Amino acid sequence: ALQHRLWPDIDRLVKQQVAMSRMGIGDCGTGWQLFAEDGEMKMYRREEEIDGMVVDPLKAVHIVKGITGHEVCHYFFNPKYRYDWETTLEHMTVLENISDDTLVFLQTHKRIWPASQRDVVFWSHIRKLPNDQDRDGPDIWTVVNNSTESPEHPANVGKCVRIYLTVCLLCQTRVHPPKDGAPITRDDVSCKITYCSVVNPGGWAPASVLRAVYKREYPKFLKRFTAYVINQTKNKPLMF
Ligand SMILES: CCCc1ccc(-c2ccc(S(=O)(=O)CCO)cc2)cc1[C@H]1C[C@H]1c1ccccn1
Repeated sequence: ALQHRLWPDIDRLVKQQVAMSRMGIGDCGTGWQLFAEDGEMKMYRREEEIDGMVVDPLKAVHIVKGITGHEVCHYFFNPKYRYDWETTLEHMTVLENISDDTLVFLQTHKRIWPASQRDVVFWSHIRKLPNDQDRDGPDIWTVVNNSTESPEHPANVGKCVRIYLTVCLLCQTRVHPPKDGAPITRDDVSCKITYCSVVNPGGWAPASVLRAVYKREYPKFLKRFTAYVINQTKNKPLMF
């Protein structure tokens, strides 16, 4: 297929992010600090600052029963559902429909007092990957979001401070086949979700405020998003 202008960047970053996501917490060496836990959900962060700005990398691992990786990525990628689950979103625009698996978004997020309001421009790409660990296992699905430039929406022109982010959602479906060879139902599937994000807040914001916001918002976001997918899919046929 004809390659679009972002394809080389996207292909390189997707491969890099998937490799990193698949590394367990242990592999990344020390430095990961467990900061939130709720049932099967575990959230880790590393405290890192660039030019005095908090850019704490975040890695969350969650195992959710009754949904598949394709379903999780479908509801995360598709803009028509975003206002339903993204609580900090104030406005979202699709700037470009590059292909059916690649979009460019402009989002403004609700202001977090006393920091100024933020916006972000990013490409978003959804991809199915072969499950190279378990050949006849279900495919792995991923969505990678990465900041990009938009000549029509230059950074820091209006009231919003432009943030820069890289996000990777990686989903591995697990099927526990029923003994009696019955057809697979939602009770027989679960999804292991790895969510990695690095958000550069763009302009100065108090480290204590940002860390408090991340500590509050990230667990809320992942719990709310996964509950949304469970609710949206419960009466629908499984999407593998
Ligand atoms: C100063 C930074 C403000 C701020 C800007 C942006 C974001 C943010 C943007 C995008 C994505 S996503 O995973 O690509 C899903 C698509 O929306 C996640 C987070 C988060 C925060 C902060 C508000 C906090 C937050 C943290 C976690 C989840 C949601 N919001």
